[in-house]
Amino acid sequence: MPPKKSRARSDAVYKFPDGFINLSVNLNKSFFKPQPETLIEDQIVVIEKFFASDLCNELIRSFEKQLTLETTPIIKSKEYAVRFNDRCSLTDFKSAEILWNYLRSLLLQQTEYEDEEIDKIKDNFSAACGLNPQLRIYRYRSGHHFNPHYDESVVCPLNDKGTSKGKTKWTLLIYLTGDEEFKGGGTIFHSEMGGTESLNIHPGKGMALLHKHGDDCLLHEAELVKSGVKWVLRSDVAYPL
Ligand SMILES: O=C(O)CCC(=O)C(=O)O
Ligand SMILES: [Fe+2]
Repeated sequence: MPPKKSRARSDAVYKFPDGFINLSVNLNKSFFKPQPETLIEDQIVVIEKFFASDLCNELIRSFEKQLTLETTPIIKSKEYAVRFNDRCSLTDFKSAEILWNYLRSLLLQQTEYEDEEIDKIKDNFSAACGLNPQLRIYRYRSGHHFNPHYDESVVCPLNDKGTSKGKTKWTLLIYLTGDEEFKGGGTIFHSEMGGTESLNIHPGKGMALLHKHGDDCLLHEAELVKSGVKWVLRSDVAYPL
């Protein structure tokens, strides 16, 4: 039987650049430690400059060189959010672990002073056990968007032997472009009260955003990109079953 044709998957071949593999090593050598900040308590946490600009550019170059991104069609169905962008999915346990170790050390970092906000973030993430190894790469070009939707919680394997599993509770988005690199393209969170208030987050380059998903997910969308290119690396934070 011929091998199954995979859709925009490049599991075996893609190799993350050294700057990514050495994230934690480089953090230990650096004076600069990116700081988590709460935008909505128990719902949205951001970390500015989570990835340095050079790493973002290195990642984008390597994605462009090594991956085939598939343009998703607009799905006109009640079941699916209407999404239109270029995407690719990789299952990579080792890279998910590298990214988790780095993210975890920033979320749970020691502070010299007492801070309720930081303590709340620690409460939310101290029990987490890893990242979903399904890493998704999105490229939104001009006209691309992702209509309002909720992200689901899923059960995912945490090692390649399948002996450890986790349940995802937070979405992780890392914006590899930001600031002036694209117009439009904010991640918009809508108020649950049915009100008109919404929060439009235009990311800084390299920013990470965590938002709670599953039953507690806020309705959110990716605003249409008007110009430039928005690149995102996505995973999910998993907890013991
Ligand atoms: O690209 C964005 O700004 C949002 C992406 C998103 O909502 C998702 O991956 O579920
Ligand atoms: Fe989403």
